[in-house]
Amino acid sequence: MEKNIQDFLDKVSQRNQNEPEFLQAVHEVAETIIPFIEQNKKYQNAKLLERMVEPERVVMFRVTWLDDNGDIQINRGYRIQMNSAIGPYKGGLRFHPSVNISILKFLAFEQTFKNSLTTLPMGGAKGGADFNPKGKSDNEVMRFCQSFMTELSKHIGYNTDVPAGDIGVGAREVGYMFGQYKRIQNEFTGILTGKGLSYGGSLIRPEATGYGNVYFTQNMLKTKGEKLEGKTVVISGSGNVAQYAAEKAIELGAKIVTMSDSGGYIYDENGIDSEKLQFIMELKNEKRGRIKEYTEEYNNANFYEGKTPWDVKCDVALPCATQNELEEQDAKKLVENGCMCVGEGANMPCTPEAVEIFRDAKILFSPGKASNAGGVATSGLEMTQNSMRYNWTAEEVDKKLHEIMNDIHEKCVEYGTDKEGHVDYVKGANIAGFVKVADAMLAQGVV
Ligand SMILES: NC(=O)C1=CN([C@@H]2O[C@H](COP(=O)(O)OP(=O)(O)OC[C@H]3O[C@@H](n4cnc5c(N)ncnc54)[C@H](O)[C@@H]3O)[C@@H](O)[C@H]2O)C=CC1
Ligand SMILES: O=C(O)CCC(=O)C(=O)O
Repeated sequence: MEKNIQDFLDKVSQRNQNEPEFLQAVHEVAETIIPFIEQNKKYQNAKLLERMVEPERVVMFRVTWLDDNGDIQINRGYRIQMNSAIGPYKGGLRFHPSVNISILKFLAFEQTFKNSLTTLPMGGAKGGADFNPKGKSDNEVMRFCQSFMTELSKHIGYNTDVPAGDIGVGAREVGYMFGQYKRIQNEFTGILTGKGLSYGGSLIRPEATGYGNVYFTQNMLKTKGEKLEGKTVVISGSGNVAQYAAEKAIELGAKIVTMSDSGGYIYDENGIDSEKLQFIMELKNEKRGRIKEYTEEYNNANFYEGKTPWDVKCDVALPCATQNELEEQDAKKLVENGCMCVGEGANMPCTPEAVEIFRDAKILFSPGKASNAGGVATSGLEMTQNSMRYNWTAEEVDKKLHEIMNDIHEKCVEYGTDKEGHVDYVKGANIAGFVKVADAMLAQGVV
């Protein structure tokens, strides 16, 4: 590794000890951005990357609530406001027992680059709590969300910071938080995105991350004269992103053979068609059940407990569950089995060692900050519709989403193509995301 990169990473590591996920995300960006800064005079001596790894603000707070037994429960809430150079802070809220400062800082850092890639005016943020919605009643989730928003409302605002969903935060949680914000502030504004359609949500926002990932994957395949139709696709996760990635891929003629949750994965050699996907959506979104139950409904399918689906033979892999879910040996297996394309639907699902395997094998690989940007892009479109007090049709939103994903792909190709014509999407996405934020920071002086 170049000395400058190593020196930079050493300093960041010293200042952020015990934050492995954050350091992992910074490492991947520094490797491509520091050489780019060295080649571009206007970005030198401004300490741009040094500033970008330091959150503008970190808020951490106590969230107390009463469970159904009347017992007091205590959780920890956070909001990381990472960078507001190009617009109000924007990024999701995650409710999961693993949530901590390191995970949220990695997500907020990635979000800054991702939001810039969308071309919309949104800064980067992320937040959440170490609260586990699994196994909680609707009333418990509501009381938690109300307590969480009572504090968060002091730090966000329509022109300051607009949160949304992420793992463990879907339509139900967004609804409860919106209701509490409105009650406290006595104003009806688009303070959250991912809202229900009856109170300011955008059509296609629930679908957008998964659909966008598939549109981006289509674009990557196109560079090799390939298309999704007829391809065997392995998907991890069975939440929002995984469900709609599956829906769009099925519509485009692909065969989906796996989906998963934290308990393991199901393999259906006949393919998960639209009807079976509907079963999964109901199982996950309404019954809040486990993916294992798929095999009780469809007997030909198998469940692999405690396993991830990466040893299943496929043409395309879409990791859509969580960070670091696809490791070095998984990447080797995918390449060995002839997988030609990996489109990250989750944030940082592939470990650095896995990414190295894909890059060395020169298969198509897109980082989440590019291929899953459709979700936040459509959140940006939701903000626009809220400002206009107007709603676009599903076709209009989907068309805009499609155009944005095409533009992001083009930008990655522009900044990531090497002399032999191979596209390094990691490099392309990092540089394209960096340029807009860096230009805005330079223009705004030393802040
Ligand atoms: N919802 C959105 O619009 C966006 C989400 N993302 C990312 O996509 C990923 C999935 O998020 P959503 O689908 O929204 O969340 P979700 O809560 O709807 O689903 C999460 C899925 O991941 C699985 N999962 C969680 N932890 C796991 C673990 N340790 N091992 C295996 N599976 C695990 C869950 O069982 C579930 O299937 C996350 O990385 C998130 O940050 C990225 C961009 C936007
Ligand atoms: O829609 C949003 O504002 C945030 C989406 C998000 O959290 C993400 O892109 O990881």
